[in-house]
Amino acid sequence: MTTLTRHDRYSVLRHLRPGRRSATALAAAIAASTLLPLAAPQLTRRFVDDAIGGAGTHRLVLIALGYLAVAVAGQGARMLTAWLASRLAWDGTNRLREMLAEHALGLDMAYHGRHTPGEMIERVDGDVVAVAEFVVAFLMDVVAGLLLLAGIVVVVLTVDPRLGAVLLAYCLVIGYGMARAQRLAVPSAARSRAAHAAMIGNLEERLAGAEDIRANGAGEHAVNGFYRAGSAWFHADYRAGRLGTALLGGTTVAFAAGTAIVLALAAWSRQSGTLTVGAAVLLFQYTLMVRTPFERLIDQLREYQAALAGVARIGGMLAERRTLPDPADPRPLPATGPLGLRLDGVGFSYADDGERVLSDVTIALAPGETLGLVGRTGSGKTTIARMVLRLYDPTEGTVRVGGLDLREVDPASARRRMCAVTQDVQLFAASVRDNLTLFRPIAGDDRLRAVLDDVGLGEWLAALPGGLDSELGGVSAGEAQLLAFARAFLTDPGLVVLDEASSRLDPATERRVERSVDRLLAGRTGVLVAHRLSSLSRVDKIAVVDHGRIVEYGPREELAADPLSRFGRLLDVAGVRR
Ligand SMILES: Nc1ncnc2c1ncn2[C@@H]1O[C@H](COP(=O)(O)OP(=O)(O)OP(=O)(O)O)[C@@H](O)[C@H]1O
Repeated sequence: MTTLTRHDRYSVLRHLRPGRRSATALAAAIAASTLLPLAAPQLTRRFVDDAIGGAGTHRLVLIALGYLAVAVAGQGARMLTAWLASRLAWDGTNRLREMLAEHALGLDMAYHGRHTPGEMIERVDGDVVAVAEFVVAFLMDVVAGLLLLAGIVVVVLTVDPRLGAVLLAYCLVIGYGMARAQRLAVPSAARSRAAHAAMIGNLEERLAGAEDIRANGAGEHAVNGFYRAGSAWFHADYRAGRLGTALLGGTTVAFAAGTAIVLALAAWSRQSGTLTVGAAVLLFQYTLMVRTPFERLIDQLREYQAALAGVARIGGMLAERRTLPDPADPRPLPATGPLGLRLDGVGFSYADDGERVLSDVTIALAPGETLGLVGRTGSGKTTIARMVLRLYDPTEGTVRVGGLDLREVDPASARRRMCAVTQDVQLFAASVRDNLTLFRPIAGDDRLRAVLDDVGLGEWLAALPGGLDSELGGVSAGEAQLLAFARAFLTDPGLVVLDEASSRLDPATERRVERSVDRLLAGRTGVLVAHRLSSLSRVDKIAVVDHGRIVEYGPREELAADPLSRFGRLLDVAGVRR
């Protein structure tokens, strides 16, 4: 895991910083929610002393009403603080989430290859929420709690300096003791959580493999394993629970002892005449008030560790940099017409010290020419396609499109003029229109209908009750392919990379797909990663890839006619007419 510098931590927390006005409002609300509860015991003291001194009912009722007003206002201030703090956290969370999502989407394919979507969702959602929740709790419990404790000590010091000093000492001892106890409880609670996670993991795995387990008669063993995991969790949880109860008991006794000490001292001062009954009640109330902020503070001490870990993980993701640098002087691709393609001595490996996946790949396509890439699975065809789309930069050699080194090409222009149709078409739970335009306002409805007609989805669209507005439901693999072609037609690219779907389609859909491929490649430069040799009849050139090298390259017709060519033999083996 990345170690987090203060700068990294700042770069995460800076996004949670509120505006000046919200910060002022929040500070005022925190101050009010601290000061108002402090005032309540003063009113009790006045009430008791006045009652003992024989004050009239009118005065006592007034004090009681004052007490009520302070209590209501105090609760109101606390609610306002909670509301302001959570609004602040939501604003900050949304900013942070937005920035993280944008950052993650902009990172290289190499990063996405190393990290699962689940992991990224956990960063962008789980960790961000944990950090934001901690910020709210920090403001509500830590800042407000410390202020309240300080306020109580200061007020008691002014009422009776000796009692104030005792209360201060008592707070310090309790604080230290609770922090120590917390340190004991945290590992034990963590062990219990880990045991629970292990049990769930065990269960998940066994359920996922239920068919194999049953078929092989391993049920008894699986149940035994589950029993052991459950029992480990029970013991860990029992120990954690016992420790928790002991700590709670200890804390309660400590607080009771503190209250007793303060009461005894107050009684003694009362007897020596230095304290009124009202002041003794006031001290008693303040002593009781100490407990809640302490408990909340200690809780936050535990959350602090988790939040810090969240900040570290978010910081680690933010520290990831793109390895595909934006060009210093971006140049646009030719705006219209097919684009020539040239790979010169391209070498590549996915990891810095990893195995070479491509070596010395050299290919040249004139504008409008098409190339079929063939080769065994894992030979490097898809990787070549990725080079052409600049999803990765080559480790050696250059890739040129439209005469320009791809590293110098303006990325926006590359996205406009080049397009990819991949094997796994990503469809969204959205309208047909949004699925075609990918949520961009790039074409009117008439054009969308025309394009769907072109790829042979006209009838399919006509059968949808809501037309282009229909939510995309279950579509077949063939329809998904055709929708992907329609997307490609919409942008009218000059270079198309087509990673042919290997899934089997019914003959009618297959013909529709093939017709669309022909139309898509007509008048465009194309690279076809072919999984079916029959698809190659439409391409001009063939490159046979083996272990990352081009082992045969030339015009398709020449290679097909050559009795000794690898391509020719592949066709023979597959039973495809040369
Ligand atoms: N994202 C990745 N990270 C690391 N290695 C990868 C990655 N993608 C592919 N490889 C490796 O690179 C090599 C070439 O893979 P590639 O996908 O280019 O082959 P392919 O010819 O397209 O295979 P297929 O026909 O199965 O799609 C393989 O050894 C593969 O394991």
